[in-house]
Amino acid sequence: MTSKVAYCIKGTFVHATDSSPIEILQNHIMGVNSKGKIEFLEHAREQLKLAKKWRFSESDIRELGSHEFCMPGMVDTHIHAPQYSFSGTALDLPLLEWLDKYTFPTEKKYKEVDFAKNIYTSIVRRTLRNGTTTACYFATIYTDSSLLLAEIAHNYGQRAFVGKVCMDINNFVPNYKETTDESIAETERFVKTFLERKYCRVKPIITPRFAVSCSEKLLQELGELAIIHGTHIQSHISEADGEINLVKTLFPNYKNYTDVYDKNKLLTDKTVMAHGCYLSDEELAIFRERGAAISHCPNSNISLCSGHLDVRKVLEHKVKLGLGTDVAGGYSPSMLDAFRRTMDMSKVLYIQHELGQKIDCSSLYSPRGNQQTMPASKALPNKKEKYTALTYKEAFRLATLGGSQALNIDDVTGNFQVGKEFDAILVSPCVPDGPLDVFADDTVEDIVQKFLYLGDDRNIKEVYVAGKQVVPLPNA
Ligand SMILES: O=c1[nH]c(=O)c2nc[nH]c2[nH]1
Ligand SMILES: [Zn+2]
Repeated sequence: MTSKVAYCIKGTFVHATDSSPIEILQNHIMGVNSKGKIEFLEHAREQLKLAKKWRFSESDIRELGSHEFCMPGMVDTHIHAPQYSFSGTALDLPLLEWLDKYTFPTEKKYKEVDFAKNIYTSIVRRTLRNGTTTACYFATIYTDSSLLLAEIAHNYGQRAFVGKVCMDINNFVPNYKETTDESIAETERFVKTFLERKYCRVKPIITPRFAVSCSEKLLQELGELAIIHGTHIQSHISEADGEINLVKTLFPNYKNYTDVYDKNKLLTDKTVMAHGCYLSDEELAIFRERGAAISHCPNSNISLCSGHLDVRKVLEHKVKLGLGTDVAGGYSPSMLDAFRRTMDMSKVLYIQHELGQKIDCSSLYSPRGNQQTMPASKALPNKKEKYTALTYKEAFRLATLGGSQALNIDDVTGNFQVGKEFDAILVSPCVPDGPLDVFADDTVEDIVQKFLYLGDDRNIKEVYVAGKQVVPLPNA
């Protein structure tokens, strides 16, 4: 082709927009230009016109197979790369004990760059294969191995933020902490070295671990560094009650947990805070004002018995929200799992609100076996207010566009709007011995929903970041 269009794809495209949580575009053609950006996305009835305008011929079009579709790559807004080595284990303790017993001793091993290389390569490969086109990573306190994670993500073509973790307080695991001065100096070295490497799609992110492991001076200096370098910021907030009580003790002069970050200039429109389970309305209002985002990590919240985030409340406060796997508090590196846990958690909240308080349980198991069905609004005449569980479409939007908004990169990625970079997965629902079945009367929407609930990496045939194919992966 001699046109601006590098390649065309014809078939079904599924994405979220601001006005619609899922838009399904059947029989469409997308043109991707040589910069990896979406040049056009139009109905195939316009094919002749498009071919003339963009100077491509029929043989230049890649036609998707039956039931196949493209959807935006998923955005993991919170994941700890070094913790991947123990994911799927060590989920028997609450947060603070879990950090001391499993997490800090593991992260300490990443001082060795060779040790880090193996696991960092595995997590980048694993997440890409599962359709994560953007990942926002925590690394460890070690600058050199954290830079290596950035290099690996870049080499595999993943879009990523990578943070060298900062912590000058840790009373439990000897040597897994820095002095305040070291933490600041090493963060500066990390950011400067990183930026000199001029990766297009991998960026540094300032990463105070959480208020519990950072002195006030460190938080202050990191806030300043983020301003100086214009970088993103990530941390944890209001995840579990033990942590929140500790923050109250450690920072008695602040109004609340949010205030600790806010007063130290760490709450900006480039900030993403993981969890936020116990944030008050007042704190959510500050998030909204600052344009700061929350990463919802339901697998982790359940696995560590931390709490739950009321996603509906966050959305009503118009706070930016994405989903995160939070490996390894969350045991799965797949964003499809984050989607599913988001749905489960929302339905648990629905059950608590709508059924738990008011229902007369005797009617559920009456002698005649009459079953109460959802929604139970008629059975709850005294109910004060209705709680609306998330729809699967809303959770799809959070896993894609929502994540890109949370990371403030929605001008570049997150959906198939013309002009954005083509970050996408090609889903093939019918693969031999695959995890789901498609039947004759399934609609396209049914098939998309089946993939979201039942699919896995066997269905993710190809992955693209900025127009470049990154899955299938090169051999390790
Ligand atoms: O889920 C979590 N994982 C962590 O590694 C961590 N550190 C502080 N707070 C945390 N929460
Ligand atoms: Zn985390």
